Amino acid sequence: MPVQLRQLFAIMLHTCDLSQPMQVWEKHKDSLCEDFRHTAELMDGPVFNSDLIYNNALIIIEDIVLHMGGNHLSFFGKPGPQRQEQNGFAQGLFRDRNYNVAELTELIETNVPRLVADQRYAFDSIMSTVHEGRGGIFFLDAAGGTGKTFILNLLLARVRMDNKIAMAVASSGIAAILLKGGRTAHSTINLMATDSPMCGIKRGTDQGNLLKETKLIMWDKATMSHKRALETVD
Ligand SMILES: Nc1ncnc2c1ncn2[C@@H]1O[C@H](COP(=O)(O)OP(=O)(O)OP(=O)(O)O)[C@@H](O)[C@H]1O
Repeated sequence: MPVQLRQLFAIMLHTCDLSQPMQVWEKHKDSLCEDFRHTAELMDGPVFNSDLIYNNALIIIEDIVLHMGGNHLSFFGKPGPQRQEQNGFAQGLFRDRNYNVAELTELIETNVPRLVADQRYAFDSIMSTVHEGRGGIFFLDAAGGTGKTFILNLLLARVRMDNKIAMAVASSGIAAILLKGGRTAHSTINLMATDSPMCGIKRGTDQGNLLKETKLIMWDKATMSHKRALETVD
């Protein structure tokens, strides 16, 4: 529920032109951070740092707004969240693991049995490669409307259910919103000019470390991208 509340608040910030957005935050911040507080209580007991929790929630909310093409939170009349460069890797992990495992489990239990034979074959082949850490590249192609995005979202959910990182990217913003937690390939992988098979992510940086932690990169509508972009990821 807090995950959805944060998404709702971010959508309201971006689209509803709230007259006093930070009053909404102040009034509801505990509900918006309920899951973080629960985790902090488990880790640190009753004495935990509320400011850190609020800050982490604001970072996630700001990321959602930015992802939708909106402004930093400072635009809404409040000092933005503190982002510590050295903590970027942890923040990235925090965001990419910010999923409700119970919901993901339910999604998997409900929908995997519904897969038809070809879908099941694709799902099982990809998941066994991920589980065994064998590495590989799969190209999933089928006629329009036959359930490709359906499988992609189940694969993402199955990896995230184990608290592992599955990166969902798409060649266009519209395609990205059909994937759970999807972002554009261009911004996520920091692709450079099309004639160069290079990305702007450097070894040892937060983004680089995050990429190393990633178990699955899902790229929807990959064939819409330049071949150099695909070579970059390879
Ligand atoms: N095994 C399934 N059981 C139930 N519903 C399914 C199944 N496979 C696909 N669907 C449903 O069929 C519809 C079309 O699926 P989806 O959008 O995944 O197709 P697609 O191949 O990605 O389409 P496109 O090529 O247009 O992007 C969706 O509503 C999806 O939920």
